Amino acid sequence: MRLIIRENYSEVCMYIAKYIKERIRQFKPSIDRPFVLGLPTGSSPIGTYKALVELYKKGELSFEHVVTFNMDEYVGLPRDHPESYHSFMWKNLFMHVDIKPENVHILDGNAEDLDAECLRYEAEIARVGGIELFLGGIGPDGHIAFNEPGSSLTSRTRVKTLAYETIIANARFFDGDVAKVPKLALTVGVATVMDAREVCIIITGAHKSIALAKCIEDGVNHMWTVSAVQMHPKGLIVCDEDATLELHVKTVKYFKSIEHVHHSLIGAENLSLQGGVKQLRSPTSPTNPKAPFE
Ligand SMILES: N[C@@H]1[C@@H](O)[C@H](O)[C@@H](COP(=O)(O)O)O[C@@H]1O
Repeated sequence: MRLIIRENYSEVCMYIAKYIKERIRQFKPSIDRPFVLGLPTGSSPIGTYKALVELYKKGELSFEHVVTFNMDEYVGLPRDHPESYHSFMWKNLFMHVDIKPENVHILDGNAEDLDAECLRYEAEIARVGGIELFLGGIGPDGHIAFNEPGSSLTSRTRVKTLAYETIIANARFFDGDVAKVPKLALTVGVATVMDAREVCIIITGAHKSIALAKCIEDGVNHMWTVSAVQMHPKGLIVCDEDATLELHVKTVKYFKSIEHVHHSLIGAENLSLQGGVKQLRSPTSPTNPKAPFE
């Protein structure tokens, strides 16, 4: 696993957007072999989506052969409700780029048979050959998608009851009124995310610093579902300085030193583009000279 630390939110967003761009470019997607991208909602990815739109407008990135799967959707919220994840995705990303509507997949929280909808979603992911890169955010309690604390780390797409903390956190999108927040959601499972060939998690802000520490410094634990990323062969966390508040100084220095070695090996100009794409053979770090990393 890699941890990339950037000064602030906007640098995090720029790093991730360039990373996604580079991964799509290297993949050379085509109509027969599209790039399959998993995507989150929430405030965390908004800056990344803005940066992706900018890259698209500059002609540096195309979504023509990109297929997307979103992580989750509220149950019972009309699709065109301003706070539905359908609305969010079209408003913040899809309507600004050249993605084909038929390549966009978002769970239908109004399906007559919600369980069947979840099975269909998993089958659709399998049909396109699995997800290449899953981008995710987390809640302050370390949940990924809507896999609330205590969710099975082997979970797949299903109906979930939201934790009270999540309902309170998301009330900001519903006039601050907890009663208006849907209490159920459809969500991909932890295992659905971890099945992706690469997972990239955005963690920003001091309110997520405990979750980041749990994710990185403690063991894999279903009470902090994002910690499952420790088991992923290609996991990448990109955070800002504020999110590192609860990490040991030694941990921060360790990960920065890894990036420093990486930097010196691949050259400054390629750092943000190739990080995580090219694996280092045997980087060592001043804080842990033995440690080959990833
Ligand atoms: N289901 C979403 C998650 O996918 C998201 O990561 C989380 C954090 O949102 P934010 O990025 O706004 O903190 O919100 C919701 O719970």
